[in-house]
Amino acid sequence: MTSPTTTTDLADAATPAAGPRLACRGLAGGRGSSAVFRDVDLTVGAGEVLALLGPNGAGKSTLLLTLAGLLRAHSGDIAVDGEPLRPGRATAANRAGIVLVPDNRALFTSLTVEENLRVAAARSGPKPRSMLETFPDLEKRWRVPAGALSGGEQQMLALARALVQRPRVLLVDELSMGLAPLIVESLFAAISRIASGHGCAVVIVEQHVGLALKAADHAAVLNRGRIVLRDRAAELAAHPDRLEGAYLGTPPQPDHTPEQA
Ligand SMILES: Nc1ncnc2c1ncn2[C@@H]1O[C@H](COP(=O)(O)OP(=O)(O)OP(=O)(O)O)[C@@H](O)[C@H]1O
Repeated sequence: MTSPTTTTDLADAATPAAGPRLACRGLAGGRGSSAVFRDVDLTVGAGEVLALLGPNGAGKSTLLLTLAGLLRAHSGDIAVDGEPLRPGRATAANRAGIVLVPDNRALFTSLTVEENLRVAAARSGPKPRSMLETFPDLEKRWRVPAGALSGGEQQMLALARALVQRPRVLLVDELSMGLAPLIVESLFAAISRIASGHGCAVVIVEQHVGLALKAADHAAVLNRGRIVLRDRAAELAAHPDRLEGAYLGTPPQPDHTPEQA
């Protein structure tokens, strides 16, 4: 058996820069030449979780794909620990430490849990079995093909597969899609542990607003391709009227100036 790896081993060896771990400024992007989002400024620190919220079709997934280099930004900059990324290069983004868990999880369904993790593991990164510290439920499914796992187990595996790549920035699209509420709660708890224990900046796109705000430090609402509200998650959880206004496209009140997330 491989020797267990501690959470400290999993944390990125590189000391986080004084600035944000992930930053984008004036980012605009879309599908091909058609614009989906614009003027997006976001920062996420090491160990922080940002919930990216908003109505269907607002552009959240497109923004994540752009941050991951899978779509080319139309304009603006993305930086990890202050290092600018070359636009539209998924390999460069991944090398810089950006890892995306897409909404379809994109697992190799005929490979076992162990094999999915082995295929993804970074050479100098954590060992696949060390993922059992964060996701102990995967132990009994270790040699089961990913396609035979429950939805919750598949999402755990998708997160574990991201973690063996030693992310500095973890992007998670629709964590809760198709999952039972209890499982979703445990996955959100895992997200909080991942951010604090592994020191990565986490961005989660989520429809389950209440749970997302509980797990997040900050939240931003994207509506029709623009960030219309940004504040501490606890502040927004305490003022659902502000969130409703942002979803409906109502302009923020003067005493509710968005705080930089
Ligand atoms: N593969 C695609 N090709 C072309 N346009 C797309 C594609 N996927 C999404 N779009 C369009 O891009 C816009 C933004 O979609 P996106 O999926 O980013 O929004 P979203 O906020 O993630 O919404 P949802 O929560 O419904 O996934 C929408 O107008 C959508 O129709």
